[in-house]
Amino acid sequence: MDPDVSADGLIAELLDMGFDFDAISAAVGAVGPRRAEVLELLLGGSAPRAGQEGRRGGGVPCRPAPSAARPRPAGKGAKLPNPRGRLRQSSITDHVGSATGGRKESGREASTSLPCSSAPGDPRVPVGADFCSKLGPQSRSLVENSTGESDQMDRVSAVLQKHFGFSCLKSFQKEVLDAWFAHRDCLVLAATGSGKSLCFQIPALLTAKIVVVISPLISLMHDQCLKLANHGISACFLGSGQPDSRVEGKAMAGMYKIVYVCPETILRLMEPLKKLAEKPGIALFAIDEVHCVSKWGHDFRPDYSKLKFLKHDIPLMALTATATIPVREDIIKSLKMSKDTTIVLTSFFRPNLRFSVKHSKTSVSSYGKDFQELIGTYNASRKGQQIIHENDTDSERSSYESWNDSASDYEDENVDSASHGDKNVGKTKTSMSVVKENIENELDLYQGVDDFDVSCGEFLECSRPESSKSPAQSNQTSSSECGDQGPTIVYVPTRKETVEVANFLCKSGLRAAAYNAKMPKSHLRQVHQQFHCNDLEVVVATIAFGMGIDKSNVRRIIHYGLPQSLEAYYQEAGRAGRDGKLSDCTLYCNFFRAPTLLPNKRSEEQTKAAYRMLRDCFHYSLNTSTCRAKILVKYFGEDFGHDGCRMCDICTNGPPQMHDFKEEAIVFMNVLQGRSGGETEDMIYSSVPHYSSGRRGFGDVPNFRMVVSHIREKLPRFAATDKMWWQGLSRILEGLRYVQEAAETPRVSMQYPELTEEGLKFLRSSQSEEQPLYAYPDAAMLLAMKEPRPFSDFSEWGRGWADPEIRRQRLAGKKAGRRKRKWRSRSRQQQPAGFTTAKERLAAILAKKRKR
Ligand SMILES: Nc1ncnc2c1ncn2[C@@H]1O[C@H](COP(=O)(O)OP(=O)(O)OP(=O)(O)O)[C@@H](O)[C@H]1O
Ligand SMILES: [Mg+2]
Repeated sequence: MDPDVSADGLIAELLDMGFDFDAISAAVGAVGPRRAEVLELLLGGSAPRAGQEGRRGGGVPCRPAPSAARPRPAGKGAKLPNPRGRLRQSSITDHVGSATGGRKESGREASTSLPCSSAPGDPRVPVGADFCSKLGPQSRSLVENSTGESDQMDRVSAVLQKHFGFSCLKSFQKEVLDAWFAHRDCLVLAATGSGKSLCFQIPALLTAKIVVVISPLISLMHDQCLKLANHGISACFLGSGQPDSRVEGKAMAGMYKIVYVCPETILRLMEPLKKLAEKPGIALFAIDEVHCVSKWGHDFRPDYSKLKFLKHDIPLMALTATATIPVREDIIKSLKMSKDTTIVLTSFFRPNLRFSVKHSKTSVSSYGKDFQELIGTYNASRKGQQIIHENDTDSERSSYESWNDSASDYEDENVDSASHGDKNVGKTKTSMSVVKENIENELDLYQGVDDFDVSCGEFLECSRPESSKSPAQSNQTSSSECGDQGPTIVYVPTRKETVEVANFLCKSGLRAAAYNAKMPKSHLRQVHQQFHCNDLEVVVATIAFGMGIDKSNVRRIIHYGLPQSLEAYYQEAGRAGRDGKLSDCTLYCNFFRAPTLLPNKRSEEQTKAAYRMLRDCFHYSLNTSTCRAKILVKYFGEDFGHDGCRMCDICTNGPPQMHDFKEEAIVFMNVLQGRSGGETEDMIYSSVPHYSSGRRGFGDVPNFRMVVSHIREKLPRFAATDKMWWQGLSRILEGLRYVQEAAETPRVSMQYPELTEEGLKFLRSSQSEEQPLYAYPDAAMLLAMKEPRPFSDFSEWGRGWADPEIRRQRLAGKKAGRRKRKWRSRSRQQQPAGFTTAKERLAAILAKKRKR
C-alpha cells in the first residue's frame, strides 16, 4: 500500500493527473488522504496496486507482460567486462568473427540458455550458432565480394523468417542494412509504421555484439522489448527510473542482445559502454525518433543533442518518420554524422489513412455530438451486449467515475468565442487567459523520461506464446473484444481532458481508459497491456501515448483539439492502420479559436518556432481546397505525385466555390496603408482607435482587431462581418505576400498586419486594372459567413472594453457571476455521503496552508 501522504499534497497530485476536484474531494472524504485507496476509487477500482497486474472485471483475459514487473536477478556471470580503451568501430568482419568465435566469451549465454535447435523457424535458436554453421570461414570476406552480399541477405532472410515471421525485407530496410554492412552511418526517414525498428533489430541477430538503441519514451521501449521477447530476442531497457539496478549491470555485461536506453541515461553510462564496446562489442548505435535531437523538431529533448559523443567508431543509425528538411539538416549536424552518411528516404505518404477535419468547440458540451458516431460504432458492433450507460451500478461502468457532472461549471469557465461572437471579445479573452494558464500546466511534455517509466525493463527471450501464428499476425487476430472495429486512440491536449473524455465514453458504454504522464505507473502499465490485448476500445491520451506505439489494428485516431504541430499530428495519426487497412484520422478543432498554447519552458527562439508549428497546424485545419495527405507529406518536403489521396474530406467533398475577394482586399489593405477604405473620406488611418499608439513597439502598425472594427464601423456593408472572416482574408493575402505580420514573434493569427511591397503594387494596379482576386474561402470564413454577427453589439462592447474602469467593473461582475453560478450548480448536485465533511475538511486544510 502506498504510504499516506498529506491531503493537500495528494489533492495537488491528483489534480495534476487530470481528475476533477470534486471527485477527488469526495474520494478523500470517503477513504481519507490515502493515496492508493483514493486512486483506486477514482479509477473505479480498476487500477492495480503497485506491482500488481490486474484487469478490469468482465474483460477478456490479457496475457500478462512477460517479466514486465518481475526482473530476474543477475546471473553469476554478470560481471562487467575488462575496462580498456575508448569505443572502437566494429566492422563486419568483427561482427562475423564474434559470431563465430566469441559466443562463449561474451557471457551472454547466461541469458540465452535456450537450446540450439535446427528446426526451421524456431525462434529459440541462438542466432550466432546458426550463423556459424551456415557461414564458416568465408564469412570474413563478406563485404568484399558479391557472393558475400548474397550470403548476407541469406542470413538476413533466415533471421527475418525465424524471428519475425516475414518473408522479405522492404526495399528501404535492405538499403539501411546495406549501409550497416558497409559500416556507414545512416539516416532513415521513413513513414510511420513502415518498419524502421527492424532495421536496428536485425543487426543484433547477425552478430554476437550488442545493439544499443536510444529511445525517448519508456512506454515505447517497453513496447518494443515486449515484442522482442516474444520474438525470441533478449532485450532490456534502462532508465533512471529503473528499479532493479541489476538489469543495468547485466546489460553492461552484454547479457541482452538489444539494450534500449533513454538519452538521459546513456550520458551516465559512458564508462560501462566503453567496456561494452570492448567486449562483447557494440554493433550499432541506433537513435530512434531522432527528430528529438533537433530543437526545430516537435519533441525536442535537450539530452538528445548531447549524443554527439556517440560519433566514435561505431556506426550510427538515426531513424524518424517526422522530420522536416531543416530538422534533417539539424540532425546530421547535431549528431556529427559522417560525410558519407547514407540517407534512406521513403515516401511519407500513408495511402490507407483517411484524413478529415471537423469544427467543434471541443468542450464538454460537444462530447455528445462529436463522439456519437464512435459510440454508435462500438455499440453496434457489440449487438446483444448490454449497453451500460443507464445503469449506474454496473460493475463495468466508468473507471473514472466522477461524483459530479460539472459540465455547466466547465462551460462557464470556458467561454467560447465561436458561440458568443466578437461582442464578447473581452470576455473571451479573460477566460482564455485563465484557461491557457491551466492548460499549460496540464500539458504533457517529454521533459523527463521518468514520466513514462511503466515497467521494470527486463525482457528475456521466450518462446512465442501463440506458436501457431506468425508474429506478424499476433496482434491482429484477437480483435473480437473491440468488436471488429479495432481500437481507437483519442488524443486530447490536456491531462484533465483525458479523464473527462474517458469518463464520458465509459458512461456511454465503451471500454475506455485515460492515459497521461502523471497517472500512476501501474495504471499506465495496465492501459498499455489492455490496449495491446484488444481489451480496450478507446484510449484517451495525451502525447504520452504517441511516438512509436505499434499496434496493427488501430482503426481510428481522433484528435480532439489541435495538436502542437503537424509533426506531432502525423506522428500520432501514424498509430492508425499499421496493418495497411483503411483507417480514419479525424481532427476536431475550433476554427474560431486560434490556438495559443505553448510549452512552458522555452527560449525566445523556440517560442517563435513553436508558434510557427502551431500556425501550420491551424492552417492545415482551416484548409478547404488541398488534399490533406498532400499538405502533410509536403510539410515533410515530399513532392506529392498524385492529384490527391481521393479519400480525405477535401478530396471527397471537393473545394468550396471560389470567391472574388478583390473588393474586401482593397478595403483591408487601404486601411493598412492608412488611407480611406475607398468610399468615405473620413475613414482615415488616424481615426482608427489606438492606431498610432505604438503599442508593443510596433510603431504605427495597427492592431488587427482595430482594423476590423474600423472597417465595420465605417462601411455599413461590412458591419455584419466577423473578425474571423477578416483573419481568413489576411491569411489569403499573406499567402499572396501582400501583407505580413509586423510582430517580431508572429502568433498563430495575424495581430499586427502590414502591407508589403507586393501589396502596395497590387493596390496601385487595382485602381486601373479589372483583374479579380479569386481564392477559396477557408473553413473559418465559411463558418463566419454561415453565422453572421451584427457589428453594433461588438462596437459598443468593444469600446466599453477599451475603457479601463468599465473593464474592471465588467470583470468583477463576471467573476462574481461565475462564482455564483458555479456554487449554485454544485449545491444542486446530489453529493454522496461524506462529501460535505470532505469538503469542509479540505477547505480547512487549504485555508490552513494559505495562512501559513
Ligand atoms: N519486412 C516487413 N514485412 C512485413 N511487415 C513488416 C516488415 N518490417 C516491419 N514490419 C511490420 O511493420 C510494423 C511497423 O513497424 P515499426 O514499429 O518498426 O514501424 P516504424 O517505422 O518504427 O513506425 P513509427 O515511425 O510509427 O515508429 C510492425 O508491426 C512490423 O512487424
Ligand atoms: Mg518506430
